[in-house]
Amino acid sequence: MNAALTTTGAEVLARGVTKRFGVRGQPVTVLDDVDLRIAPGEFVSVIGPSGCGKSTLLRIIAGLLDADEGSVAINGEAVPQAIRHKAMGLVPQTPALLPWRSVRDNVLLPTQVNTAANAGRNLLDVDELLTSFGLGKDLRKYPRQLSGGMQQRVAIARAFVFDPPVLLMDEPFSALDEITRDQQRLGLLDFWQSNRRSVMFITHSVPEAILLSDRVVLMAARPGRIAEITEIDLPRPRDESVFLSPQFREYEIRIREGLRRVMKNAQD
Ligand SMILES: Nc1ncnc2c1ncn2[C@@H]1O[C@H](COP(=O)(O)OP(=O)(O)OP(=O)(O)O)[C@@H](O)[C@H]1O
Repeated sequence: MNAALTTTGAEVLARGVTKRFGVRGQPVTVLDDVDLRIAPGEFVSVIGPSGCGKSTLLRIIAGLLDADEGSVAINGEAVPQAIRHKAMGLVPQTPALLPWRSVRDNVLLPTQVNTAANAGRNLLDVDELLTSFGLGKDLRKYPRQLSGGMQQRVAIARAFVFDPPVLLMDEPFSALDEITRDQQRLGLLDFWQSNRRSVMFITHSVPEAILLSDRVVLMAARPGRIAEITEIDLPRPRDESVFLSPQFREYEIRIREGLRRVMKNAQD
């Protein structure tokens, strides 16, 4: 498949993003002058030690937090406008489904708020979408009737339903066991490869980042900043066979070394 033909992502451009939090009355710089560009249809993973500011950066891009300095634009639009136009879908670490709504109704929810922004856009067919996530038989079930992995798939489907050009995912598989996690990441890879959007994906897993990404951004801590960026030049479409390629192993070694370096520097 020529993935470029189906690309309809938007550019995400963060410039000079700086964020401070007050800790015991003292401002602590959590992000320092961070520049990040995600090209339309690009899958970018962000990896880095705990507390280096990955979620803070994602939350600023999502409009859940304001930066103290710098700017974020989504296809040239400021974040509040991009939100109004439903340009971004967010997948949190935990599924956060409404327990009183069925699977189908949870996924429909984003289409039922701010309906003006739905005008003229391609709302994905919920039943088809859930079927493509392996949940075709579970449309009428309630979250309590699903496993953790199934609930997280519902949360991902919910972010895709209004077909946003940008997807922001904050460790979406971190709460899952390893086997379920493997299935979920391959499912996401498949879905994304046939439906390419711009993705910012936070993870602590080096293999997951390499499998999924066009680029892996390594952040360093205190203050949070971008330490290095690795282009993942593995052919697409990819599947689990990439784990066996010598090139994959080289990327893994390089990124793990980078992680060790930034962790060591933080201790010095
Ligand atoms: N609302 C807040 N008030 C004060 N400090 C905060 C707040 N939110 C985050 N922090 C601090 O900012 C730093 C970065 O947090 P953040 O959650 O962005 O890191 P992270 O890289 O996503 O970490 P992890 O990998 O553990 O999820 C941490 O030191 C955290 O304690």
